[in-house]
Amino acid sequence: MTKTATETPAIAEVLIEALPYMRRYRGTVMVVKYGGHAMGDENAARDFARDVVLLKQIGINPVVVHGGGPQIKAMLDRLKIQSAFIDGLRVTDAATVEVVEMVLAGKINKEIVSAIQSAGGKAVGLSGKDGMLIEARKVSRTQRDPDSNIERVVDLGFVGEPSHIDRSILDVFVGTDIIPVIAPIGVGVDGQTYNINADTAAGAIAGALSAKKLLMLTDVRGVLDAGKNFLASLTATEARRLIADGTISGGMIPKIETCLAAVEAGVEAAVILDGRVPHSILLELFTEGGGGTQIVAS
Ligand SMILES: Nc1ncnc2c1ncn2[C@@H]1O[C@H](COP(=O)(O)OP(=O)(O)O)[C@@H](O)[C@H]1O
Ligand SMILES: CC(=O)N[C@@H](CCC(=O)OP(=O)(O)O)C(=O)O
Repeated sequence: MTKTATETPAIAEVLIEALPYMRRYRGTVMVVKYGGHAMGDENAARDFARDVVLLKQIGINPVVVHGGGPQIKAMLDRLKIQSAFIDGLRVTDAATVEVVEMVLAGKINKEIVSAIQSAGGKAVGLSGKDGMLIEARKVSRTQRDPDSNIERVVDLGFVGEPSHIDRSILDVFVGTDIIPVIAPIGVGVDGQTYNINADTAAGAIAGALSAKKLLMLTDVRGVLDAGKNFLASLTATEARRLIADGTISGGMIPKIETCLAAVEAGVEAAVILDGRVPHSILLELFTEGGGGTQIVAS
């Protein structure tokens, strides 16, 4: 059926809605954290790659930082290496850090590079070791013993946190057609390899690059309250309350802490969104309602 002159095709409306956002974001850096849970589905992975390529095509500079928690678990299971988490961080001994580096910097990093290239883009995979992009130090955590109420230091092994990001390694790609894809492996000043939570790495990179936005792609619609209702925005105070009462738990804790730190470091907005939704990045950036939970400093 032919359209009348007064009928605006839906596709044109979508493009018109996107136009002011495209103009606003042109030339900026967007850090996209691609979580291991979000990358499970083949179609979603292809859509993710297309979205990232589209951003680059319209003059935005996407920087991808990926996780791979479930994929690390699968490999550790195959190798019969036990693994435990404390506050969303994998306790990482010498054998585990070797597997973590192989899975993240090897298999997953190259899969994402290939997916971006299959979608028509050009990508370069890096780990935080390359060019000393992510200098890391050992994380130290304390835990209160519920019986004695005594606080103890917990040794997480080779779990690191970024102590310095060398942004010059990433500045090289700004304004070029190359999309950097970063595995969250850090290196200590003594050369030690560290396993860094991918959210933490993405936040540190977003802060160092003064990114316009930090997008955290995961496998839930966003942050949910105690009644499982979706929260469109979340302040630091509310987040702390929900963490303290156990509503926010596991891997969501470092995700939110990262978003808060990034916003405090000058990133304009940090958003937790559902990477399983087709084209979630485009919907978040170029439509009125966005889609995920925006974390707000307060
Ligand atoms: N309040 C909450 N709202 C939403 N998700 C939560 C909440 N508390 C804990 N989670 C959990 O956090 C998970 C996301 O973190 P994580 O498993 O580390 O994902 P990723 O691999 O994408 O980084 C969700 O799948 C969910 O099970
Ligand atoms: C210290 C620590 O926990 N590191 C993570 C690194 C991968 C990651 O963060 O992956 P997701 O984003 O998919 O959760 C791990 O070993 O699982």
